[in-house]
Amino acid sequence: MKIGERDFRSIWTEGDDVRVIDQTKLPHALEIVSLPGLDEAARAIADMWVRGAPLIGATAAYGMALALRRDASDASLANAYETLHATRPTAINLRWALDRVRHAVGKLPRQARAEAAWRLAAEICDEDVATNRQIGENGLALIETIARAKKPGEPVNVLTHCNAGWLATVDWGTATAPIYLAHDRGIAVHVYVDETRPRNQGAGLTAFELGNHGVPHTLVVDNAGGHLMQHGLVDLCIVGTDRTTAEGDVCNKIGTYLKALAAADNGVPFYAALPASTVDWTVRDGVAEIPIEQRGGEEVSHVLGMNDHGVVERVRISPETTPVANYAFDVTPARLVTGLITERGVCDASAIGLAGLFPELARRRA
Ligand SMILES: CSC[C@@H](O)[C@@H](O)C(=O)COP(=O)(O)O
Repeated sequence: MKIGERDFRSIWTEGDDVRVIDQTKLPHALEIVSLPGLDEAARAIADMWVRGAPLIGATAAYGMALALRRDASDASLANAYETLHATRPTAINLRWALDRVRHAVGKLPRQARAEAAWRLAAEICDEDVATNRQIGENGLALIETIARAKKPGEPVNVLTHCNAGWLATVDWGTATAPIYLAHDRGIAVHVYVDETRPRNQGAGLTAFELGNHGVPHTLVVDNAGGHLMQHGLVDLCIVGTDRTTAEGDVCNKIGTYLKALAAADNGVPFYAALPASTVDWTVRDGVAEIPIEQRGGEEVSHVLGMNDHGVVERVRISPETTPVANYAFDVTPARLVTGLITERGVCDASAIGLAGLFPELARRRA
């Protein structure tokens, strides 16, 4: 998608170089960084220069290729897998991409491994773009249905949480793909963007994306969603997910569950948009089984922003001695999810719904 006049993907290659946007600097600065090796790829994921489940997977795939370029031995392959796998615990696309690369290259002679991993990483990126575009088409139908019941020019109001936009994927985003397509096809759409404390992916990334694409949007504090829904200001919620269980529970950025509760109480449809690579077919009960990342307390006790002199500053907002907990994700049980928007269509958030769309994947892991 566009930043200013220039088309971007969130990860790309130039010659032998892997490049990403350092998302910790957005929206205040656009900094592009190279990932020369495994350590930098792992650091980019752990320190959230790149983030969002599909982009974490794509970066990890390139991380494997970079490691194999330096050393294509079995030990290096195993070390790259473990190093990248340890970066972040919740998004299942990480394991999905690592498994895919290890499976594809592990059986090859050493001299063929780096090149094969590089090609596969590129394939994973291209597939992600096509998949998200298809998620967009499938989700667009939901927006169109709501738009038909509106007065001419009245927008469809969508609420989203965190950033499940193109910056969280390779392009298009998952939750944002239907929104971008609706906007591009002349359907009036307006997005309520949750700021998404503590790291403010909504304020810093989703608002940045939507603004660059010209999609009307309004930034709201995380706690505003319930109020907006009570007053009929939200037509539907669309969020992303880091891991969806085989039964349709959705694990996403902390606070998603509260939006789903408010949506259920107010009769607002609540959808999660995801590629099949975000389904963990081995997990049934999301609350009991999905590992929830806990991050450093300084993300909660401090905020980062640009002051009126154009300087980016980090300031403390709590007393120095206040204990802090920082749970990065929560689980929304399937019963609160109206449906799952996937590349193969929209289904119920249930084992039957998912198996109906992805019978071969559901069967393999049953
Ligand atoms: C299409 S991205 C889906 C999710 O990964 C997204 O909603 C999210 O929660 C991202 O969390 P983050 O901690 O920024 O990696």
